[in-house]
Amino acid sequence: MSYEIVHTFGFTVYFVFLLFFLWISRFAKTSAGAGWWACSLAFALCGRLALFLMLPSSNVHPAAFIYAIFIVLEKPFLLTGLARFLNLDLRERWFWVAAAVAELWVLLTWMADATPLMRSAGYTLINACFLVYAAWLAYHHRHQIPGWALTVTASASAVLAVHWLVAPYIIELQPSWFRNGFVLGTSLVLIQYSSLLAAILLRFQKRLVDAEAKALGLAFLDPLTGLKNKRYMETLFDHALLLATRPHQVVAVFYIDLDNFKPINDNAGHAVGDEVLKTVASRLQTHTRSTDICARVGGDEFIVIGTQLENPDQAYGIAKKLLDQLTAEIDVSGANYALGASIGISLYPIHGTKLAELIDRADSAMYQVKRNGKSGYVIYQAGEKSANS
Ligand SMILES: Nc1nc2c(ncn2[C@@H]2O[C@H](COP(=O)(O)OP(=O)(O)OP(=O)(O)O)[C@@H](O)[C@H]2O)c(=O)[nH]1
Repeated sequence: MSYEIVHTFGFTVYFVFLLFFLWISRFAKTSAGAGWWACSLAFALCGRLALFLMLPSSNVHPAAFIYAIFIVLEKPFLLTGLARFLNLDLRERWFWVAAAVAELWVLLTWMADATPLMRSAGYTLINACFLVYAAWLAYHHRHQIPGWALTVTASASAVLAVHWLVAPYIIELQPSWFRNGFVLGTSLVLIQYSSLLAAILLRFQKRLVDAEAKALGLAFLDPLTGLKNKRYMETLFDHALLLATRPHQVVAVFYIDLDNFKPINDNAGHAVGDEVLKTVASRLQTHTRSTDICARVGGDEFIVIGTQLENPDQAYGIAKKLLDQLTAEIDVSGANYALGASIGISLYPIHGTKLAELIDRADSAMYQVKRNGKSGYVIYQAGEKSANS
């Protein structure tokens, strides 16, 4: 590829990347590093433009001087961006001190009319150190999302560091290599910034996916136990009815209120109470079918909806199984806790066709169990009154 094409392609892509980084820097929480990388790209762009515009009309020294001034400024911005992106607490002031030393070198060797090798040796060494450090940082933190992009950044930075170190000597020995070196350098810088852009976009994507999962969890699940919440249970119930289409098929609603849960909270503390509730939830889920619905509807109140039952008697079997599970001792940090459970049952379509109606009747049956001395189960009988009525 010709030198001019690489130049034109190079600074066009630099410019597009610069706009991307500037745009990303406007997104709160995802922008870490993006604004700094937009600045580093702006300096790299200016350096390359200076070389491209000045080389044909002036001799190589003024063009190389302006190029060096800009390209030295690129690196501290690049490193600061990386530190911010990786959320590292670094002594960033040393980046600027090193950059100031490199700029001083460029200025003094220019004023002293030093040889080209002497002029470049100082600042290319500092640039190479910057790049080795960037490579180490990116590689060391490659376990962060997104790992592969950081590994590519680390590799491109390491190869660029070698490029900066050896290029002045190769050019000294073989001046015609200047153009090849420029093409190689441009390609490596493009790989470096592409991987940084990929890193920032992949992290942005992860944030969106995580936020969506969290929002869905909050909307549909009980945060403590991970069971369905009441709203989600209602949606799933409509779906369960669609499946209960065979003749004689019933759907059972079990209203479960734990017995003697308050003393656990009062004596062992709220945290232990929470663990007990989580164990209850896990036992309910483990001992019901995957098509059944388990929801937490109050502090120590749960609803299980048994779907696709062949006959009402099956509901007794399920209630017994659940009661056995809930009355088995619960171990929290080596201490055992005993609970009871009062379970009221209502059946679709015998006791109602709407969920609210079925819950109300199961609740009445549950209070019947409480009134009869707790820890048991009973199916709703017409005429029973709920505790609220
Ligand atoms: N640890 C914990 N406790 C909760 C939570 N939500 C509600 N509670 C407590 O659960 C208890 C429920 O009260 P009750 O139903 O009267 O307790 P109980 O001892 O089971 O009473 P009976 O049903 O009459 O046997 C209250 O003390 C609430 O403070 C929670 O998320 N975590």
